[in-house]
Amino acid sequence: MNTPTLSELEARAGKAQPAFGESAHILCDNLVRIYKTEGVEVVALQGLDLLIEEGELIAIVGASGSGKSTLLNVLSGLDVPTAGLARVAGTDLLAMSAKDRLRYRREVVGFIWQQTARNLLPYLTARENVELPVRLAGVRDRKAAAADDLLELLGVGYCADRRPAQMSGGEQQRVAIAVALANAPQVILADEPTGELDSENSEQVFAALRRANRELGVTAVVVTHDPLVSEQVDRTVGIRDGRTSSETLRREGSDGGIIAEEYAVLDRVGRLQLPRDFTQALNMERRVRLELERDHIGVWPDRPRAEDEE
Ligand SMILES: Nc1ncnc2c1ncn2[C@@H]1O[C@H](COP(=O)(O)OP(=O)(O)OP(=O)(O)O)[C@@H](O)[C@H]1O
Repeated sequence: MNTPTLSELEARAGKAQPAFGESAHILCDNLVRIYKTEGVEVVALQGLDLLIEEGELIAIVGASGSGKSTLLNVLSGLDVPTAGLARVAGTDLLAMSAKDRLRYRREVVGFIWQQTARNLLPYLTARENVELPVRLAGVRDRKAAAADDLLELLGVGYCADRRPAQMSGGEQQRVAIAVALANAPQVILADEPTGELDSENSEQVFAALRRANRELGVTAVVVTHDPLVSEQVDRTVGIRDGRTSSETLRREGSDGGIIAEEYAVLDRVGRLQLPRDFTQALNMERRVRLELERDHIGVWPDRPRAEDEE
């Protein structure tokens, strides 16, 4: 093996290394959010890493209290993380002035809440609700989608003249997606958008989100408990204890069926969380033995080598 010369090493060190997630549309790097209430600290995000590419549609799943809503609140600019890096469409979320934050929330991201009533103003029609964010932004030269076109795209064109009380929950959520898209955002964030709906309405709302993602190219992040939703996205990110713990990728197999594969997440410094049912099944505690093979790494319980070879 040739030992590199000093000048070769210098040249290598001088070459710019791509930064972590440089090309990602959404980047969370070691994100921490600590809440302090009455002297008690709750660590809602404990060093969360997440990369999302432009145009992706992903689901975020996790047990109650795992940090999903905290993450979405940070990405939507409603909340400021305690430490780490969060960047969405080139905007650094930890370094925004109040004015930047307002612009970010109006123009870069769109948001859909679980509670149907929170998304729409009750005294306005669907069309007026969709037109409102465009008026509030007051930007005339930027391309804002026409309200009727958006309602049509999401399958609720027939609701344009109805007020929220004259629509079903599913119709209201589809109008809410149109409101979120009105200022042509780069990213839409939805927190349990089908949480209050029956399965038929959920399906229609999710189909509308998918249509917005495919046809408008908007990046979409959906927090959900709904197995129907998480089974229909290309990637599901699992969050446990304020960290990303697993990813499920779905692709079409050669027979046309959908193949779902679950992966553990390897963080930037090479840490990996083994699923608890795996470690319990093999009585793995405290330390494990690793062996590098040609195309994989073996992980064994901590026992003397001779015992394995008997
Ligand atoms: N404003 C707050 N003040 C104090 N603690 C909070 C606050 N918001 C969230 N937490 C705590 O942070 C942790 C993560 O909460 P978060 O709402 O992000 O979880 P979640 O995964 O969205 O849960 P759910 O599925 O029940 O909505 C929880 O322990 C929660 O009690």
